[in-house]
Amino acid sequence: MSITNHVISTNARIILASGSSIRADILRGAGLNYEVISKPVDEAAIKAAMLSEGSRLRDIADALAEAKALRVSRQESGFVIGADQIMVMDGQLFDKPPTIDAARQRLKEMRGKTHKLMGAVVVCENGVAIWRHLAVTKLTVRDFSDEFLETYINLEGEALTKSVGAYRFEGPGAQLFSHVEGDFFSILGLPLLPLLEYFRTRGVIPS
Ligand SMILES: Nc1nc2c(ncn2[C@@H]2O[C@H](COP(=O)(O)OP(=O)(O)OP(=O)(O)O)[C@@H](O)[C@H]2O)c(=O)[nH]1
Repeated sequence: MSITNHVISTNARIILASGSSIRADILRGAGLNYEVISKPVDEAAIKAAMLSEGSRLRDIADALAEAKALRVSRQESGFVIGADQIMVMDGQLFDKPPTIDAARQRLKEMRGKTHKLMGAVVVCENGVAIWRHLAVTKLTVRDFSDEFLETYINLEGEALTKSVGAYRFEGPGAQLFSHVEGDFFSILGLPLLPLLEYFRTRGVIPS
């Protein structure tokens, strides 16, 4: 993504509690002045506990986003943004692929099917969750050839292990899809437009 550095005045401290570079790129590209402070959260434990209780997958994404934001908001002032994204296909939850080969297998599984991305974003202030949003996007992967898949994997490499869907929708990854329903930024991992609207209601960014 080509990112400009034109900052639109921001009247409060904004912290992105995420190690995701694309989330930072999205905020910077939108002209927000922010800091990144990401602290570890035991996502696997939260996920496992909620799955064992039969929680809805969307509630798991929300809980993880809140946990990430709270972890930082308890120690830092300002508006702290936490986010989490879950991929769901055939009723099964998927995490980021650990290796390029796992990404290859995942993409082959996704070929010709539709999956959902459940993207949660939570804003915390002074250790309290004050706003939340969930964006569900639906993406239909075309029946691409093995040759295309290898070309794509060679282009993207390790980047595929940093994305829950084993693809990057921006760039050549767009060639994987025949149809999507939902918002570009939400697919990349941050439901930006509802977040900006919230910041405008709080006077953090100009209306
Ligand atoms: N570049 C890119 N990243 C994507 C895309 N779809 C999902 N992702 C990323 O996949 C990751 C989903 O994993 P999460 O657990 O939500 O976040 P993370 O990367 O572990 O970062 P934390 O917020 O620190 O937990 C996020 O970084 C998303 O931005 C995409 O199309 N393009």
